[in-house]
Amino acid sequence: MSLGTSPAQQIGKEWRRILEEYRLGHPDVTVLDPPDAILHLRNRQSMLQCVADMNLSDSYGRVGVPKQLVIKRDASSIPEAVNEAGLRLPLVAKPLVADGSAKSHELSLAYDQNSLLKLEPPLVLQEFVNHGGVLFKVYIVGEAIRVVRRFSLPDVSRRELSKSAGVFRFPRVSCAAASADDADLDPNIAELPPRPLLERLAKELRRGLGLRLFNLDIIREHGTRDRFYVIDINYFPGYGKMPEYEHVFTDFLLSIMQSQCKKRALADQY
Ligand SMILES: Nc1ncnc2c1ncn2[C@@H]1O[C@H](COP(=O)(O)OP(=O)(O)OP(=O)(O)O)[C@@H](O)[C@H]1O
Ligand SMILES: O=P(O)(O)O[C@H]1[C@H](OP(=O)(O)O)[C@@H](OP(=O)(O)O)[C@@H](O)[C@@H](O)[C@@H]1OP(=O)(O)O
Ligand SMILES: [Mg+2]
Ligand SMILES: [Mg+2]
Repeated sequence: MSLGTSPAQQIGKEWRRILEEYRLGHPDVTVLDPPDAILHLRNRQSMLQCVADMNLSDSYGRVGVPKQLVIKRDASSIPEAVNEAGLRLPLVAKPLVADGSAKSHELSLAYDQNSLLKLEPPLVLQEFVNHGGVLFKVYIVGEAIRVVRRFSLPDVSRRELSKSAGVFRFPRVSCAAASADDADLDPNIAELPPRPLLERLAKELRRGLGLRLFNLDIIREHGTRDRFYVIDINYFPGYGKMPEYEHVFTDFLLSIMQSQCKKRALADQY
């Protein structure tokens, strides 16, 4: 075992080595998504880097990531680091590792500087962006895109912020949240992000992440029409909740088979 790697990391390495060996020995087998690319989404900093670098902005809107800061060392460094980075409260504190464990979903909201000392690094501190309590789950299956609304955390008003202090754990929201698709919502909040913007974002993400099976949580900044933020990306999420899941997935697998057949037919010609 090399220094500094946990048994779990060792198993991960071993698993990737076996997969790679198998892939090289079976050129006809299709790897849907490479393990190294999947690993990229298991860290909440690298997860969003691709969106931050994309700087996507066009006539349909702008897509960015909330201002965020990675804290790896002890909590005593947090207030000064937050000040230096110019992050505005409230802040969402998320475990740096997003490995699907219950712990990786233990998020909290910090309302004041002093409370930041109670946090447990390693973590990512992300500015909380008011978004009207509704988020958009964008499911990607190859070229297919499906969007659903989910209830999210409510906005934090300046008045509430001025009167509040402390760090508050909040329960899992996005995957557990009830669908907001049929709720009676303010159209300015509920209006889905423009389809062309999502198509472009999905295309750039597939290329940038090197993945075909993931979803993203995207929010619209409250009070704007076209300022969007990606706050989370999940590999192979709960597709069972995606509209038309069966058809979308079947079509995806068929399209892969067809492209493999075409490649083989071309290879046989030469
Ligand atoms: N920067 C932010 N601004 C506003 N709300 C946020 C922000 N980050 C997270 N949230 C809220 O917290 C919820 C959980 O955050 P996030 O999706 O990052 O956690 P997760 O554990 O990865 O969730 P999932 O179950 O979707 O994987 C979001 O769905 C949203 O409601
Ligand atoms: O199963 P669920 O429907 O809750 O799916 C959730 C999935 O749980 P799983 O572990 O069962 O796949 C989560 O995976 P981990 O981060 O925990 O690995 C994560 O991807 C959520 O975003 C999914 O919720 P969705 O984004 O689709 O709403
Ligand atoms: Mg999420
Ligand atoms: Mg997530």
